[in-house]
Order: sequence, then structure tokens, then C-alpha cells
Amino acid sequence: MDKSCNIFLVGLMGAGKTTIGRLLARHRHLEFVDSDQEIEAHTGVRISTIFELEGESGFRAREEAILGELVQRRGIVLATGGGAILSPLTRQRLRQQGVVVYLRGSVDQLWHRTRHDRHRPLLKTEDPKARLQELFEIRDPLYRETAHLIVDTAQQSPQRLICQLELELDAHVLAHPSC
Ligand SMILES: Nc1ncnc2c1ncn2[C@@H]1O[C@H](COP(=O)(O)OP(=O)(O)OP(=O)(O)O)[C@@H](O)[C@H]1O
Ligand SMILES: O=C(O)C1=C[C@@H](O)[C@@H](O)[C@H](O)C1
Ligand SMILES: [Mg+2]
Repeated sequence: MDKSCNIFLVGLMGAGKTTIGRLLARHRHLEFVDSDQEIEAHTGVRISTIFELEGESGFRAREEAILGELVQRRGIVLATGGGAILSPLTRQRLRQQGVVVYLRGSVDQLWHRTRHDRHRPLLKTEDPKARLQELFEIRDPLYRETAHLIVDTAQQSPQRLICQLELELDAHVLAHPSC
């Protein structure tokens, strides 16, 4: 594996970007970075607090700026925030600076994984499962458009996903101009 290559994980809340990203980085001897965690470390507050103080648009501006810096690094596995791909500039930067993997789960599965977590501001609604469905419909085309590789996470354990990624990633890494 070329140490200069970046791998960027995109997908909805609960898709497993943080979980899979951490494991994949360990397997490939790369550094793991999570854009949500970077934003929290930089601001010193939780993402839900940024949403409360600055609204979603304030958060998106911070997210775009921090991702602009992170994609310049080399040899990282980056778990992006679920809505990072809403920015056309970020979509372009991700595709240019690394291999983009879309972790694609079903809404039922994503809901099952996120329903007990109260820290996701976009799911603080009366019917969070319907909201997740809505987000899936809006974003699935954007994740697809951004990704070089789409991995179906349905019924797959993290270990199986890592095996599948290890089988499929190298061809994309070899073909990517930045690697
Ligand atoms: N393939 C998988 N099989 C079973 N459970 C999983 C799998 N991937 C993730 N999980 C579990 O689902 C939950 C959400 O995963 P994770 O936090 O990695 O998602 P995420 O994509 O980073 O979400 P967010 O966008 O909110 O940060 C965690 O409890 C994790 O253990
Ligand atoms: O799907 C989203 O828009 C979000 C996902 C999380 O990763 C965080 O970036 C934040 O809660 C927003
Ligand atoms: Mg995460």
C-alpha cells in the first residue's frame, strides 16, 4: 500500500465510517482521522452545541473549511461527517485527493444503529426514522456521485467489511492520480 494515498469514507449517520475507518487504518498502517472529532477538538464544544449556536449553515462552513485542510494530508483514512458531501467543493476535493468509499447501509439498519444516540442534531425531531429516510433519499445520489467505490454494509460485520475493502481497494488506489 502506497503510504501517500488517502482513503475517505462517506455515508450516512450509523454507516460505520468511524468504526470501519479506525479498523482500516490499523490494517493499512495509516493514520485515522475523523472530521467530526477534529471539529470538536478545534472548537472545544460538541457538534450539537455548534448546531445550537450557529445553526446547520454555521456548522457546514466549519466542516467545509476543516475538510479543505484535512484532504491536503497524505496517508490518512478519513471518516467524514455524514453531511460533508452536501458541499460541491468538498465533493470535488474528496475525489481529487483520495479514494472515496461510500459505506451504504439500509435505512432500517442505520436507524437500528443510531436510535439510542442523542448526540445527532439532525435526528432531534418528532420522527427521527422518517428524517433518516429523507436524508437517505437526498444524499444517496451525492454519496454515489462522490465515491470511487460503493460497499454495501448490510448484514456485514466490521471484520467482513475490512476483508472486502482489502480485496477491492488496491485497484482503486493504483488508478488514482493522487496515490
Ligand atoms: N458493520 C457493522 N456491523 C455492526 N455494527 C456496526 C457496523 N458498523 C458500525 N456499527 C455500529 O453502529 C454504530 C454507529 O457506527 P459509527 O459511529 O461507526 O457510524 P458513523 O458512520 O461514524 O456515524 P456518524 O456519521 O454519526 O459519525 C456503532 O455503535 C457501531 O459499533
Ligand atoms: O448527517 C449529518 O448531517 C451529520 C452527521 C454527523 O457525522 C455530524 O457531522 C453532524 O451531526 C451532521
Ligand atoms: Mg462517525
